[in-house]
Order: sequence, then structure tokens, then C-alpha cells
Amino acid sequence: MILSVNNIYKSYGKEQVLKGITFEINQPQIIALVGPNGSGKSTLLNIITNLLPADKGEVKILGKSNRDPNIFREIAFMQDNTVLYDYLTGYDHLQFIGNIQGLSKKQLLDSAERIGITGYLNKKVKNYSLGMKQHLLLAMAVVNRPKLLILDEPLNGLDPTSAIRVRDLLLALREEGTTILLSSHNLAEIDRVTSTILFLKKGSLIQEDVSQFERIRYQFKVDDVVKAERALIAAGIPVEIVDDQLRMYRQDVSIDLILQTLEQEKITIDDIEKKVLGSEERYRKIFADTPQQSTKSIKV
Ligand SMILES: Nc1ncnc2c1ncn2[C@@H]1O[C@H](COP(=O)(O)OP(=O)(O)OP(=O)(O)O)[C@@H](O)[C@H]1O
Repeated sequence: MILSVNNIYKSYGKEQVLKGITFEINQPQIIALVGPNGSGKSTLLNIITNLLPADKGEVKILGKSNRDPNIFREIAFMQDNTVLYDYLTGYDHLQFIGNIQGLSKKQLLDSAERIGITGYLNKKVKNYSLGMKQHLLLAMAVVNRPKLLILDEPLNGLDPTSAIRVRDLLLALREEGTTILLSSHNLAEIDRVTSTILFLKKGSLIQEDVSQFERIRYQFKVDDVVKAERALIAAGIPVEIVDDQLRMYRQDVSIDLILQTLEQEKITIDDIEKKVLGSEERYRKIFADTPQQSTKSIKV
């Protein structure tokens, strides 16, 4: 077990922000935490890293309580509002962490090299751009080679070149066995690094109805879409017409049965497209106004 979050509740005054969050991460991977502004992502990440007390519930990291002082060597957290010191250099910041964690100069320089900040490591932070600051924060987060890396909005303020570099870094870290839990609003970037997403809505994690669409969509272009829809529904195959094409989200219906049914009705198929649902489509399904079932627990 890498991370176990059990029944976390948190209110600020009368506002209940988290209402019993439970999930487990058991395999090294990248997991995205997604939700609208104010849905409680930062609150949850701050609770996981023990920067904020929960009202109720417990968090375990690598089998130990998140309050165990020994876990700080195993995890790293990059917050979206971490303070950097204007009159210190990037290297000073890395050295600060190096001193606490007992890291060598080589380890500090390797981390800087990896993130691509060697060129401005000796400049004072007051001369850094927003993107340069983000890179320094990331270098500070990965310098101790954490097993669990938690990143709150790591892509904020990055230009495309920097975002690509960060993405490549995250994928490389995952290959090396680091588990990364990140919050982001950038759904296109999320799709590039993971399809494992925890959706936070109104204080609860949403259980996606994967059996219904398995994150896969089939789309058919046919010569008579209305006739085709009628024939498929009569054969018990759930489809809908969108943009003059047939759409089906079910994995458990055989494509052969669809082809046979359409052939019997002498309907010509011009095109079949199988598409993995992107996070934007999943987000739209979840955050549309229709009620969804929140979940008691998710295991990933
Ligand atoms: N220290 C605090 N005191 C009072 N209310 C707070 C505090 N921190 C957060 N909140 C409230 O809790 C809710 C969740 O905030 P949080 O920052 O966790 O959301 P978020 O999902 O990270 O938002 P964003 O995507 O905008 O960063 C918001 O309504 C916010 O106003």
C-alpha cells in the first residue's frame, strides 16, 4: 500500500469541504485529482501531507501514519503557494532541503540538471519568472527521490516547452517507481500522463460508472442513422444519435452483433471509430447537473 486515505472530513466554519473521502493507491502510478475551483483539492492534499488537520479520518503513507516524522524522507509535496525567498538563489533553496535530508551536493546538482535549472541555479529567486520558480519548486520536491510525490497544480504558469519538460519528468519518475498524486485543471495535460483520475465533487469522490462506458466510445457513421438506431435498439443494443452518428458506450456488447444487425437491415457503415474517453469528456459527464453517485471507497 502506498497511500491510504480513510474517511476524511473537513469543515471550515460551517462550510463542509470534505465529506468522507476514502481511497487507496496500491501500485506505483500517476493519479490526478480533478474538481472545480473550491472543490477541496488543496485541502485534501494538505491533509494528506499533514499540513492541515482533518476533523475526522486517517491517512497512511507506506503503511505509516502521516503524522510519523520518519515519512518525510519518503514523500515530497509541492504546494501551489510555497514561499520562495527572493534574496536567496535556487541553489540555496536546494541546499536548505539537502541539509535537512542529508543529501550530497551531487544529488542537489543532479536534481537541478534533471529539471533543467542548472543555468540559473546561482541567480537570486527575485529574478526568476513564474515558470522558473515552478521548476525550482519541482527540483526541490524531487531532490530526495521520494516514493510518493504530491503536486498541487504543478503546471500552473508553464509555457508549452516547460510543460512538456515537466510531463516528461513525471513520466520518467513513474517509470522509476515513484507514485505521483497531482491536482490540475489542465485536462489535456492530464490525458498525456494518466487516465487514473479521482473526481472530487461537492466534497465527495465520484464513482464513475465504468461498466457503462469503460472510458471507451464507439462511433458509427452510417447511411441511414435513424433506421440504424431503431434496429439496434430493437436488438437490445443501447445507442444514441450524436452529430448524425451513432454512439455507443458499452463494452459488453459485441461489435459483431452490431455489424450483423446493421447488415440485416441493409444499412451501410461508412466508418467505425473507437475512442478512449478523454478526461474532458469524463469531466463533462460528472460535472453536468445530473446527480452522480458519490463513492464510499476507490482503489487504484
Ligand atoms: N483556510 C481556509 N479558511 C476558510 N475557508 C477555506 C480555507 N481554505 C479553503 N477554504 C475554502 O474551502 C473550499 C475548498 O478550497 P480548496 O482550496 O481546498 O479548493 P481547490 O479545489 O483546491 O480550489 P482551486 O481549484 O481553486 O485551487 C473553498 O470554498 C475555500 O474557500
